Amino acid sequence: MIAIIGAGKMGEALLAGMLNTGHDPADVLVTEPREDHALALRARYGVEVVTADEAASRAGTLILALKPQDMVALLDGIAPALKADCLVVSVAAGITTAVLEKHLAADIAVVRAMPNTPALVGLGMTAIAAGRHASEADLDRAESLLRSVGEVLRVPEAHMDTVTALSGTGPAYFYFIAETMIEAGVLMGMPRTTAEKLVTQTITGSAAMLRDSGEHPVVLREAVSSPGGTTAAAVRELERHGVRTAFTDAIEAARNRSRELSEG
Ligand SMILES: NC(=O)C1=CN([C@@H]2O[C@H](COP(=O)(O)OP(=O)(O)OC[C@H]3O[C@@H](n4cnc5c(N)ncnc54)[C@H](O)[C@@H]3O)[C@@H](O)[C@H]2O)C=CC1
Ligand SMILES: O=C(O)[C@@H]1CCC=N1
Repeated sequence: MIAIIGAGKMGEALLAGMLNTGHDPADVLVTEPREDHALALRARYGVEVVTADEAASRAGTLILALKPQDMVALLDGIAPALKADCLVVSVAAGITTAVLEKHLAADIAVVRAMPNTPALVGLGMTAIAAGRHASEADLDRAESLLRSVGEVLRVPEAHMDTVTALSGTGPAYFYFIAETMIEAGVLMGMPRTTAEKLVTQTITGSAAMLRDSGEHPVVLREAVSSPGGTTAAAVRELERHGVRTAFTDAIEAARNRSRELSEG
């Protein structure tokens, strides 16, 4: 039995992704304190909604998808109910395996995971790192569960805050760029629906080329840049406005915030 505690944006994306790829709703429990949302989840996915204690006592695999700030109180609450052989997978930004082990049980198997919301459409990117008592078999179990919603990479836990800044937070950077490009089209008088179509397909096609061509992004960008042309003019403006530095600083700020979240 798999239980998900906290079915907000990320927990629901994992739930929907898992069910879309063949998991049986009868094998999934959900804990969600917002009553109306809990009812909607039951109606939408056919899963059983239970208390956190019940989820902990019945789950073979427990996925924790509540906010980092709510995590310690939840861990302390469920610790006595948890099965000794339960695998605990936390997707919370910044919460280390040491914190999970300290508040659950010293010898519990925990895996720290960082997914992203494209899990909802089966194109998620998740990185995982093992706690002190998670065996290779536990990592395999976490990986096969998360592979149902996209790709999975194993990383040393020391990289998890950077993972959070790159792939966990990453979809927001692309939505920010998409939003900005659409508004620029509208500013220049284009109908919004036309701008949305042009931008969405451009981002989708560019992402597919990046994934499938094996080329470095600089090479792909050079192929768009005709001598004396429009792309070179646009890129000069991006550099003049420090967009490269702004992105680097933004990613570093996300990494630093992830580190802070483990401090409570
Ligand atoms: N949103 C994203 O793109 C990603 C989020 N995460 C992580 O996922 C976790 C959840 O983030 P979001 O889904 O964005 O937040 P959210 O606020 O949408 O979801 C949190 C959910 O937890 C529920 N909750 C609160 N207290 C609870 C409790 N005591 N027991 C059970 N459920 C409780 C809330 O009602 C809510 O539905 C965070 O730890 C975040 O770091 C990780 C990767 C990506
Ligand atoms: O914004 C956040 O804190 C979460 C973690 C990664 C993406 N969203």
